[in-house]
Amino acid sequence: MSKPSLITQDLTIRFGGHVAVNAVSCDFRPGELTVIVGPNGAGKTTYFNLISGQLRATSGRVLKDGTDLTKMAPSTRAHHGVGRAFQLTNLFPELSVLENIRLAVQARSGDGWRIFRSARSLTELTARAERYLEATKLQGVAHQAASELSHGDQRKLEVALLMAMEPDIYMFDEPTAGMSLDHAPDVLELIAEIKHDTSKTVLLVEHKMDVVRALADRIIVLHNGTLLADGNPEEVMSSQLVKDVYLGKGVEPA
Ligand SMILES: Nc1ncnc2c1ncn2[C@@H]1O[C@H](COP(=O)(O)OP(=O)(O)OP(=O)(O)O)[C@@H](O)[C@H]1O
Repeated sequence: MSKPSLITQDLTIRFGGHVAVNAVSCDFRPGELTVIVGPNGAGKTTYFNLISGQLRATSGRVLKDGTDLTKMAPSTRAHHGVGRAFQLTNLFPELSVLENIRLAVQARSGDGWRIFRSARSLTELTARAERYLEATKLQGVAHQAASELSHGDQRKLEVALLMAMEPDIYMFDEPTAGMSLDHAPDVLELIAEIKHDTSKTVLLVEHKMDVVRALADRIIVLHNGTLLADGNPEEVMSSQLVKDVYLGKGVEPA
């Protein structure tokens, strides 16, 4: 088994007297797509926020390839390879889809936001941007302003920008939420392709059970901020404890 790329150790956050994530310890490995499930208010998004840095832990640690990220800002975590779609503050609504992707490629290539250095590098950056444009099936809207995209295409652009940043850890929080049925399969296909790259670790928060079944290599279940179950999809979904939680039988946290 490969070494974990991402580890949370006793990760905890309190909001006043309420413990929203309670000592969650989990290892995530390259080549594995883990879906995080749990009833509303279980702590899934809060756990994501603790990993990507939108929230700081009350206690516990987040490690990426052995580096302690716990006290780092979201942008620093992104530089360390933790990629989350809505972290994309580098979206320029007035610029075209292709220009947005090219700027993300440029940021990743170490040129920062500096003006293109030469015509040759511009051509190279454009060629790389076009690969992500194709991968996300956005060629048809390449020259449209990002602000004019449909909701579905905007979500695809988020994935394209995320891919252009070449993170090691991909984090998706309900990636097909609010998306029409004709767009959702494209995004799910993209996530499936990312998961086939064995150097990438994918974390997904998802409510839709058909999406969970289609993509999950592993499922973890949060309940009242606590890790209730962790295992392969069949095992977890057939567990009585998990069924009880979803049927609302008021299970005590483990
Ligand atoms: N900033 C905050 N301040 C106070 N309480 C918060 C804050 N953020 C989250 N919580 C609480 O933490 C708990 C977990 O919320 P979270 O949004 O992580 O759950 P979730 O599993 O993602 O739920 P859902 O599936 O409904 O999105 C909830 O009780 C929520 O009210």
